[in-house]
Amino acid sequence: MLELRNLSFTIEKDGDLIDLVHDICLNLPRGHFTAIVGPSGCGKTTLLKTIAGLNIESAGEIHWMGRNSFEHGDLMPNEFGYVPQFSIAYDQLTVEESIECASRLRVRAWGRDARDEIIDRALEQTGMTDIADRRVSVLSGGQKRRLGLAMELVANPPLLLADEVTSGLDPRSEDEIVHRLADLAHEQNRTVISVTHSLANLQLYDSIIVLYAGCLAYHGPPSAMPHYFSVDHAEDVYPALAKREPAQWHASWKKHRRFYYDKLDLPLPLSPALDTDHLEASGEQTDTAPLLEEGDDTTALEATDQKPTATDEGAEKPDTQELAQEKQESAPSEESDTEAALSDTQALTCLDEAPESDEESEKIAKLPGILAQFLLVLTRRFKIFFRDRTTLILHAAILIGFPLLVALFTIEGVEPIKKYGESTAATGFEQMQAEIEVRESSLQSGSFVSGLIMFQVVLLSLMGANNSAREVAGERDIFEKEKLGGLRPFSYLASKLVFLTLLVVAQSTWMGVFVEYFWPIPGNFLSHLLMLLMVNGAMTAVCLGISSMMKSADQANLLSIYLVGFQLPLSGAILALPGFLEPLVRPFISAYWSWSGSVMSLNDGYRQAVQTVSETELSPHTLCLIFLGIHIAAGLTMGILGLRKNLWQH
Ligand SMILES: Nc1ncnc2c1ncn2[C@@H]1O[C@H](COP(=O)(O)OP(=O)(O)OP(=O)(O)O)[C@@H](O)[C@H]1O
Repeated sequence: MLELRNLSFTIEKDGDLIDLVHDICLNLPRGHFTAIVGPSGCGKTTLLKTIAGLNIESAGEIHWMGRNSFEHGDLMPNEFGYVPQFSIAYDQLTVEESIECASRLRVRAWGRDARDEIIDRALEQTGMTDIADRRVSVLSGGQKRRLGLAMELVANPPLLLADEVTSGLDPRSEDEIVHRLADLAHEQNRTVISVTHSLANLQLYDSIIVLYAGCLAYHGPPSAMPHYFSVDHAEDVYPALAKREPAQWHASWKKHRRFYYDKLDLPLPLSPALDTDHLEASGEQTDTAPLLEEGDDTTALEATDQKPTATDEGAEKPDTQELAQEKQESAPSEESDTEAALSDTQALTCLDEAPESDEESEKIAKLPGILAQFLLVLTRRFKIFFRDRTTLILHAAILIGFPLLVALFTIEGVEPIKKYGESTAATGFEQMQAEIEVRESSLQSGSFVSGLIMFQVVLLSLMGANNSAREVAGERDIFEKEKLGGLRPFSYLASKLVFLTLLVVAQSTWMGVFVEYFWPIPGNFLSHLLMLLMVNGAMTAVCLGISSMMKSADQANLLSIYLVGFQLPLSGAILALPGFLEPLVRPFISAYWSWSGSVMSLNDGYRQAVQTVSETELSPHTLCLIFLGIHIAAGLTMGILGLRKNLWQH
């Protein structure tokens, strides 16, 4: 049983507290299929998110299988499935691959057969077997919603929350999805809550929850709903709602709900907000017995067999037998369905014991370990990378183009450098002559060497930003959904690190080696290469941190571009910074530390030539490494903090 007791979610707006969900009390048994309906903006999604534990500041109690989630923690990832409004699959994967990924992220299974069994069942339950090989990018809206459903069903959750899975669908697709949801509830003893705008197919639901401005206006059988609102058809309920204040509907529902709960064959929800002394005095049990509230005149109503309406007492004679029969027909047999719930999936997969509950203990699928999740996300990342042609071409163009650009600049500037280098090999008069020539061009050489190194550094910084600015922000919705389903942020971050490290190593090494071919660096090549790796790594890590912190990919991109844009002017390599600014800014400029460290790797003569043209002081090689290391660590810290944040957007 899912029980909501005085559930509220309040936000502060312009100094006022606003209840987006207000004091909701309701009970939903296993095997029950319910719809949440109500005008746009009335809090349907907010209620669903609050049940899922996404609105952590909520008040009241959620009891699931007798366990109070506010005392014992939120529902566990595999205890419920949440199908959001947005697509939770990657366009580059196929339907089957998406379901397999979801299954590997959420369920431990021994052997290929067990895994195939889970995938095949999810495909079958959602009617997607025939399009298993199809890419997500070409699926229709309805197919994407069914895929979202399939990706939740892999964990065989006893509670399924579906947010507008029928919106925007044609009547036939809508009808099909609602039937499937009903089957998932009735045939497998699941509690299914579906938020919907549509008032079609209401007869397929066991009960309807009507919300109005965050208040519960009705929860009862679909056939009794028009009567309760004193209208002829379900479609007329929304206009009727507007005729009274939400608080009036709330009070009215509290007054009459027992009658409708009886029709649903459900106990009234407990209400911890009420005074228990009063209950004890009235002889009612305070633990499990349905609670009579002030104003509840259900005894009288039952005696007269009257079905109360919200507008009240002049109710027509109700057809309670019809309601009772409906319920009997649609209600699942508890025992047989419990057995059905222990389906093959559970027999084949590892099961976790949910915390002891008063009602019953539930077997739920066990989450895979951190390493298994890491390997899955990493493999998936590479698959997506190699299938995304546009990104692949962009990366290849940058990888080849940027070093080529640097190499082009070496053609003209390399001569004075050569002379400078040759001067150390010559002897006697020739040496003197060469040195005079080189000294004459030392200014030119210094600026060339400094410029060439800074050019490499800035281009690698740009590559770093390009590597990671969208890496998390671009798929945040999917990550948030997978986090809700049990993906550990650490596994996700680790997969990003491995993927991005490979990019950084490939880009930096290729840049260093390619340019070295045209202009062998006069100094320690490996030390220079290390600086190139570190600056690319630092910028990649910092932009990954930004990407994890930002709500949208555009924000992350913009901030990363600004960050790279400021590297060159604030490095001091072109123009020295004003004295007061230097100590404030320098610690944060990766390009300065990489440039300075690379210049320190040069032979003495070249280093001096750079010092001649630059007023900016160089720092020791080791200090440069330390600062770049700190930048990488800071980026990763931002990354883990950002991933832990709840950035659920919808
Ligand atoms: N975290 C939040 N902070 C501020 N306002 C919020 C928050 N979450 C929801 N809202 C607001 O609460 C109201 C209810 O939103 P919700 O998405 O639950 O409505 P809904 O009934 O699902 O609407 P629709 O049918 O249009 O999808 C809206 O006005 C929305 O802007």
